[in-house]
Amino acid sequence: MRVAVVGAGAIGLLYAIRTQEAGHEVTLYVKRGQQMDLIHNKGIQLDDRSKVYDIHMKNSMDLDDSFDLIIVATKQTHVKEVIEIVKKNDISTPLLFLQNGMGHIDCLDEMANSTAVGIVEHGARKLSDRTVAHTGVGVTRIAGITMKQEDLITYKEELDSSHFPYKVENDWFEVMSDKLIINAVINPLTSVFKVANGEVVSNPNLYRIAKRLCEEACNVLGKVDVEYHLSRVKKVALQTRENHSSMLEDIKNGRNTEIEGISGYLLKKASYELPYTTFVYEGVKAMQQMNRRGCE
Ligand SMILES: NC(=O)C1=CN([C@@H]2O[C@H](COP(=O)(O)OP(=O)(O)OC[C@H]3O[C@@H](n4cnc5c(N)ncnc54)[C@H](OP(=O)(O)O)[C@@H]3O)[C@@H](O)[C@H]2O)C=CC1
Ligand SMILES: CC(C)(CO)C(=O)C(=O)O
Repeated sequence: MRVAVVGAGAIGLLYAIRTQEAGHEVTLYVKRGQQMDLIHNKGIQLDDRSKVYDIHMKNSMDLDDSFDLIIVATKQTHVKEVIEIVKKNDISTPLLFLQNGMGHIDCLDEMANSTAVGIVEHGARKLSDRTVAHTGVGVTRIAGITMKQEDLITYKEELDSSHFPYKVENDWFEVMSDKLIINAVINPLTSVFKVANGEVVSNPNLYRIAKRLCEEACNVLGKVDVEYHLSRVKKVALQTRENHSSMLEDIKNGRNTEIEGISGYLLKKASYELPYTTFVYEGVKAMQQMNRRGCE
């Protein structure tokens, strides 16, 4: 297949490498000229010592219709930008979106293209503009928004490998909302208190807040078994105990976070007060604002 990967951050670099390894012709679309030159000259790598992959590169403004699949690997905050390019360049290729959170789903439903979401259970940390560490091997669960089940199965068969597996899911809401609960607890809590993921479980006071956040998220999403979801939060926090969540990484690096698509989504969806979610939402927004002020 001819596959375009839009966004050369942690996930974009990882998916570009694994997709090329699976035998596909990959083009990586980036935004910054400096990154384009670096990758053009030195290729991309999983870490500094491993194999170097040469990869076709283009500017994302020049995205075109010559692919079998476009994988969108930007943060949720940049999805609208990519959708604008797809519309402007009259692209009808099917699209797979890999973002955490749910803020982008409404936009996908409205597109003329066939669209699917991917829930990424891998861990990836960007080491430089051309290198990424694959910090945790997991599954990519793909589910159709408007994409037909038979097309999802074809993509799974093409992209799947033993060390980079894909799984087709029947219900996008079920899998995305399960992941959303995890992100709605761990990401803002670790960001507000500036702690590693494990602290959410090992610190009894933070764990009590985590429980409340989990209850609120489950109520909004219509998930009855709160204990089950809390146990999943606990498992992920312990599995990634040494890591900083992507939201905390964004705060530390002065970037905007995905808070709108995570806690913001829950607050918009709820028709009643969510005190704990409101607190962490406002806390993360305040930190973003302070970061911006620091740059002025
Ligand atoms: N990293 C992880 O382990 C996991 C990440 N995810 C999700 O995957 C998504 C991507 O995360 P991650 O890779 O970590 O994020 P990064 O911030 O590392 O990468 C995002 C990349 O998108 C690029 N980008 C933004 N706008 C455009 C555009 N218009 N055209 C081309 N490129 C663009 C950015 O470029 P620039 O640098 O120039 O701004 C950046 O390189 C997020 O939604 C995240 O929540 C899910 C599970 C695990
Ligand atoms: C699962 C978790 C919380 C791992 O850090 C994550 O998805 C993130 O940081 O965005």
